[in-house]
Order: sequence, then structure tokens, then C-alpha cells
Amino acid sequence: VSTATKIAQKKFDNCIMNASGVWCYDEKELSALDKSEAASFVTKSGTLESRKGNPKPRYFETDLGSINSMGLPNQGLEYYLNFVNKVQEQNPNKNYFVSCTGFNVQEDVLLLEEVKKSGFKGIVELNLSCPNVPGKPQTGYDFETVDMILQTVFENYEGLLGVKLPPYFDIVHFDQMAKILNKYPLTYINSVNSIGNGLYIDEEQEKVVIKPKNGFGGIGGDYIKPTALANVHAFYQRLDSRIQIIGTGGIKTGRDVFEHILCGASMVQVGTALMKEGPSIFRRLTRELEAIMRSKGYEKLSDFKGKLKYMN
Ligand SMILES: C=Cc1c(C(=O)O)[nH]c(=O)[nH]c1=O
Repeated sequence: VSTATKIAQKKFDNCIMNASGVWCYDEKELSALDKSEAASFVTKSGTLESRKGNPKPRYFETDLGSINSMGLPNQGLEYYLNFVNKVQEQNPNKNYFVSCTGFNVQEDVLLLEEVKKSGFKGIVELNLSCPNVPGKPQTGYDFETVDMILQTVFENYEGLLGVKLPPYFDIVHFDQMAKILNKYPLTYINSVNSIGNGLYIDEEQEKVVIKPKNGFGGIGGDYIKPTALANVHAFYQRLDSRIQIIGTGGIKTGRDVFEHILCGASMVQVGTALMKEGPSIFRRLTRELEAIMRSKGYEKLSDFKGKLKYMN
């Protein structure tokens, strides 16, 4: 069986990789991903200038997942472009992703100009869904702004570009967002980012568990898998087939990977479970997915991708 996949004309020998923000802050973490069985890596979302992020503790793990209010700590986009271009030279047959995010559309355009200037030939992921920058609403929930950003970005950028979206919870929102996304030459959409502004409580201390935002933070892990699967499938049903889907959210076993692909994902990304288990998780997930495919008689992803059955 083969777990290989393609995003646009870029080939990947596997369909499992990291989610932006996890194990991708610096060269050390990114090199560990590059050496693992992950198909590729995506960097932490780079901003125009490097950022310290929010005060710690800003990440907390629970049995069922995680809560984070990192506040977009990153080395700056230039750092990630320099590193990925270096790795790309050493591995000409691998394909890589760089994530970036601006605080307004002017910054988004500047970031993509920086990408172009660097000669980066991989895939850019524009993050429209950071829930943890105090005072900044999630762009992904402001449909007019998303429309304006994509219009402006695609006037200036010709390379492969996808967007990281927040989770939506309303069928009409799926309809409205898909209508906007279908207007643009997007390579893919990545659904979902963490479920924003959840709250986890230490009952014994009667206290929150992270310092920023009075304990409010993005939720990941088991808590969000049903929402992630629904977003992947809702967009799979609505988007032109030229726009592919990367599925993120609640993946910690081969079964979770299988379900995301059944819903229509061409690639999956792992966040919380990667944070807990480390890059060895990619070998485990790949083996588990292969075992499921063999038991069902599937040889390649296209044998079951998007083929979720409804009740008649
Ligand atoms: C890029 C900021 C993000 C962050 C963050 O840096 O706080 N956390 C998330 O769960 N998702 C994000 O997109």
C-alpha cells in the first residue's frame, strides 16, 4: 500500500506532517521533523519581525488534548525562509511549506514579497486564524476581510499558496466561505486551526492553567476531532476540486488519519499529539494507516479519499 499524496504538482511520499506551531519554532525542531517519517514540514507562522509571544505558562496538556495562548512567538519570516531554502538545496526532491501571517493586508503583501525575493519554491501557508494575539480578531471570521485579503494577495503573488482557516460551526458559514474561496487560485485550504478561546480549569486549585488572556486559549486534541472532520468534509463538498484540503485537528492514531482522508483531505497535519509524542509519531501513524488500508483492501489514498458514505 502507498500513503503517498500530491498537493498541486508537488509530490509527497507520505500524507502526514506537522501542524504549524508545533515542533517547528527553530532549526533544531525543523531538522528533527525533516529526519522523521513526516512527509514534509511547515514552519511556525513567520511575521515581519520576530516575536517573543505571550508570557508563560502559555501551553498546557490535558488527557484529551491541549490549550495554548502562545501569542505567535516566532523567529521572523526571514529566518524560516533562509532555513527552508537551505534544507531545500540539500533535499531537492522534498517539498516544504512555510507559514506566515501579517497583522493587516499590507503586511500580508510584504510577507509574500519577502517569500518571492528569497527564491522559495515551496508552498506558502497564509495563516488567517491565530486566536491568541490580544486585540486582534481572527481574520478567518471576518468574511469581507478574507475576501479582500485573498483578492489583494493574488494580485501580487503567483506561487503555490494555501490558507489556514479557523473552525466554522454553521452550515451557512461553510457556504459563504466556500463561495469566497472558490473565487481564488488557492492551492489548498487547511482546516482547522485550534478552536479559539476555550477555558481549562484546575479544579483543585480553582484556577486557570495558562497565564495569558485569563486562561483563555486555543483548544486542540481529541476535543476538536468532530469539528475538524466536519470542516474538512464541508469544504470538500463545496470547493472546486482544484482546491485541495489539508486536514488538521484531533489526529493521534492511524484511524484519525484515515477518517480525515475519508472526509476529503489530501494531506493531514498533527499538532497536539506531536507535541506529546515527538517526531517518532509519524512512523507510528504511517504504520497504523497502512494497516487500516491493507485490512480494507485499499492500495492508495485515492481509493477512499472523500468517499464518506451518507445514510440513504
Ligand atoms: C499563529 C498563531 C497561533 C497560535 C499562537 O501562536 O498562539 N496558536 C494557535 O493555536 N493557532 C495559531 O494560529
